[in-house]
Amino acid sequence: MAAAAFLCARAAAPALLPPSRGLPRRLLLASRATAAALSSSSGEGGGGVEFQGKVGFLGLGIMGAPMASNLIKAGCDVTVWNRTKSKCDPLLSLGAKYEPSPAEVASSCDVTFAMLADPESAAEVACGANGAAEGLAPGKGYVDVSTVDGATSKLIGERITSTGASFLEAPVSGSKKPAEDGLLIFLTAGNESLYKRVAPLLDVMGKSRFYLGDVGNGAAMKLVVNMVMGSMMVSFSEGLLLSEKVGLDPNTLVEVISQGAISAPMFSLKGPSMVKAAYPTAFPLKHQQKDLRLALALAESVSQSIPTVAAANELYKAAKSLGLADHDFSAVIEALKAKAQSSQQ
Ligand SMILES: NC(=O)C1=CN([C@@H]2O[C@H](COP(=O)(O)OP(=O)(O)OC[C@H]3O[C@@H](n4cnc5c(N)ncnc54)[C@H](OP(=O)(O)O)[C@@H]3O)[C@@H](O)[C@H]2O)C=CC1
Ligand SMILES: O=CC(=O)O
Repeated sequence: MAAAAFLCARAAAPALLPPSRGLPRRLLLASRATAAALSSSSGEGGGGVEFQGKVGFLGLGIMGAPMASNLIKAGCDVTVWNRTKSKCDPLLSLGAKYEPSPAEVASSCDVTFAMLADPESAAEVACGANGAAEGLAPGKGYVDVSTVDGATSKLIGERITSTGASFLEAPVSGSKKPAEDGLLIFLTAGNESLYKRVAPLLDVMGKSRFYLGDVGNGAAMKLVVNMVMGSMMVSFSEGLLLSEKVGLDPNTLVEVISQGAISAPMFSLKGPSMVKAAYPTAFPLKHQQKDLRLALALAESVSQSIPTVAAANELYKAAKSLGLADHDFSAVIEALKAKAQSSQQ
């Protein structure tokens, strides 16, 4: 298939491309500005960021749908597939094409992204029957942006590269809103040429990208970040409940925290709805618990003790058993409430 040039133009999507701020200076971390400079120094840019070829996108859940949508809005030629076909419809309305299997998407596209729920689904979609690997060939690329463990990523990478195609793992930090706003942080590892080739696409979907070397390093970085996040959410939940119990207004606690050294967008964003016991799903609780489970295994592989994470994991498991798996992960506070109630009885 002849590779067509599609302009993912800054002018076409200014809202997706705010300037990067406060990024650490380090080797192989590229901001949007750097990416633009690289693109225009190759003589291809003309003020925009160009990607040569067709883009596939597998997995259109909370994260995949807005990421694919941003690629389409930026002018890319995107072909989508999702297990539940109806989730493709909004993307098709925006101009995406559809193929009935991951293999057919991969064979009709130059680069295919995958955003799946967990290690099992990521491996199935890449390596299973009618999986992406069956449609890959030399010259093509596969970028897995799902959060999985390093072993799964290596397994997927080996299957992909056995076809002659290139593999990049690129899990993202940032939730539903950053995905919608094109402000994700990509934690990439694997084939560096593919990393450079897809950089203009990563810059449409994200605000920064780190290249971390061998496959497994991106997965490990993502798990470490998310284990910190999961523990922070439990600690915050404990604070909200304790403040209320001692007669303070938990809304005031949210405000106090927001002004001090431990302020975090997560607390300000989720605190007010947690106080109202509302948990609109941005990051499903089941995925946070999956990440803690994988982080615990990662820690065990190097004999590192992470007792706070182990305790947090138990609470997320308890929340799942209360039927909260598909709620936002901030619903973990309900497991603490249930614990308090049962200890009163
Ligand atoms: N939500 C968030 O804030 C963030 C999530 N992540 C990570 O990104 C990944 C996706 O998350 P998110 O979009 O929230 O999750 P969702 O649960 O919304 O979407 C999961 C996707 O995986 C697909 N899927 C699940 N099982 C299978 C299977 N067996 N075969 C084929 N497809 C399958 C689903 O298809 P179907 O529609 O048919 O169910 C859906 O497209 C996860 O790894 C998560 O940890 C990373 C950063 C932030
Ligand atoms: O994985 C979740 C996130 O918010 O990042």
